[in-house]
Amino acid sequence: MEGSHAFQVFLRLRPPHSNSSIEEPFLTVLPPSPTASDEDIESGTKTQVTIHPPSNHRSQKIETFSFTEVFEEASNQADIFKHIVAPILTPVIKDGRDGMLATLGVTGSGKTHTILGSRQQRGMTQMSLDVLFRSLGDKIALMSESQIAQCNDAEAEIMDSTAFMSKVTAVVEPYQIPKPNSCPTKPPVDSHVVKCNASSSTKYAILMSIYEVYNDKIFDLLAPSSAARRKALLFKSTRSSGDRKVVTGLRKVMVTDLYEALQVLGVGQYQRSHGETVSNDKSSRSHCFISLELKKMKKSKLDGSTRMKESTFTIVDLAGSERARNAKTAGDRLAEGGHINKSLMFLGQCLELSTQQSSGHPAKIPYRQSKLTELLFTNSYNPAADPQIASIIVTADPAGDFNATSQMLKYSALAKSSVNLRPPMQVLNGSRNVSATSQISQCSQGSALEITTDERPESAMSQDATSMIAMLQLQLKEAEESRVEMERLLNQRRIEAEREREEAKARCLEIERAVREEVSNDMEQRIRLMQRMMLNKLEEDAECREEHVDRKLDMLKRTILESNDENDRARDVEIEQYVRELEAENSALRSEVLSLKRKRVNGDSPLKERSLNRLKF
Ligand SMILES: Nc1ncnc2c1ncn2[C@@H]1O[C@H](COP(=O)(O)OP(=O)(O)OP(=O)(O)O)[C@@H](O)[C@H]1O
Repeated sequence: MEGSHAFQVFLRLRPPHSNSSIEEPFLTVLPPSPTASDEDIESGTKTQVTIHPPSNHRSQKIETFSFTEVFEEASNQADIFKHIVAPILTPVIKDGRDGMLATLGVTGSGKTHTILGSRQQRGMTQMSLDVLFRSLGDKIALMSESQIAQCNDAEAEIMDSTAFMSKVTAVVEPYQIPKPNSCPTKPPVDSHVVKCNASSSTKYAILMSIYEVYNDKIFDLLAPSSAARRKALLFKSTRSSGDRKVVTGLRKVMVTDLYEALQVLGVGQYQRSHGETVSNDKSSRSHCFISLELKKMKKSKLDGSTRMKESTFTIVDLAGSERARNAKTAGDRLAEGGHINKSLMFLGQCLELSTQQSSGHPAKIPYRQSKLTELLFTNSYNPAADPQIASIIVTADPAGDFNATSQMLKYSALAKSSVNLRPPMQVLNGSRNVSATSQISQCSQGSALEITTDERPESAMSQDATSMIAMLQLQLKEAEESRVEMERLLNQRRIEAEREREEAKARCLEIERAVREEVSNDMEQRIRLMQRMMLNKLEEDAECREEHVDRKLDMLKRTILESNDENDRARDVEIEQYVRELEAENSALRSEVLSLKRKRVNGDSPLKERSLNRLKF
């Protein structure tokens, strides 16, 4: 199955966790093979590892995987840079070629540590930037507006780092962005300065962009905005890119020194989607792409125009595959995990098929299945594309999750073979605790152990058919594992959905009860208020009526009084009149009496009778 590969695949083993409980690692590095090149034997370069399943595992197959080189636990960041990254970066700077470095591995196996380092050690990105700025030195310049227009047809927003930082600090608190000066300067990479023999009229502009593939969509990490307002970017061909596809609409920052570049990197790191899982307390939940574009600008002495040559170094920190059961994720984390695993499954298929392609069996690589494989394979690992150098660092924890690690090694290794121990329990005189390495060495020494390979002899079947069957078996097994896992997730999701439905129902009832109570309280208050208002109104009306009646009575009284006065006056007048008449009559009678007296005196009797009648009246 071995053949020359379209890219190099290195394996890096991480040192054990301080809290690791597993006593014996399942992964063993094999010494250099006797068939290796003299150079490799001399330098002690190791290229193969074997994995042996735990004794209670259903498969008892010892598998061997080959890589370009295996870096053991003791390797440090400087070793990785020197052997893997410097050979990619040098042609990017010197010859204007494209290069790509990616890390692939199970969650918590050290991908981000390799790419971005930690508080104590710098990562490949910081070291690459350091080498880039040291190598180009005073040839680094900013592009003029016309030069920007000349090279930018991907709707990019190109700006210098001062403008960029002021835009960023308008929306992000500065203290939240990791400080560049907090990045350690060790280990030094001074010895890796690339000499580029450019003329004095040649200048270089360095454009940095950082983006992530999150849930199968591309997002710019240098354009901070809230999760809800993030706009997905397109990956497409542009007028000048021809067949090459580019991510359009990115913000690109022109950086002129290491400090500025680390500031930009800090913003990208701050913006990247992270989350906490059981496997890693700061787990990357997206595939992150850091792109360093070198624009080599040469001014023509004849017409002053600028000729531009471009090369790009892309660093990719892939999210880790995980088993939801082990990572104990739920909700958003579970959905993210599903997207991550799906995209890595497609990546695995593409990597396996590209292995066949490079060993002379053309196969169509189905890279359009996900944004990740489209980004990686469209321009980078496609052997038909421009010459470029690409390497993958597969990170693994020899004492981590056996199933996840063996699956990762299966699809990333350059070659693989396996030996079946049959029956697993009886092989070693009834003992299950003898290590797989000792089993292999006993086997290689011609021991009488009953070990058989599960592969039919090559003579009985063509190599093509053997590899095809092995691949199909592998895919079948992976598909079965995925199906079981999906079923488990589906069941888990169903149970969760049922629980959520019950909770939602209970919440609804609670809300309904609270609303009813609130409404009835409100109604009661309103009724009480209306009653108070009506009583007030009735009281007011009664008062008004009372006043009205009082006023009427007053008026009547006055009227009565007034009418009494008038009657009195009339009677008085009448009486006065009567009195006056009586007085007049009286005086008339007196005068008559007087005249009668006089007449009596004179003897006149009829007059006397008449006056007596009047007196009776
Ligand atoms: N080679 C190493 N040397 C020292 N520490 C390491 C190494 N590899 C990983 N670690 C430590 O292990 C922890 C997890 O590593 P890291 O975050 O790089 O994992 P990862 O593969 O990127 O995980 P994920 O996919 O979940 O993001 C970190 O604390 C990191 O510093």
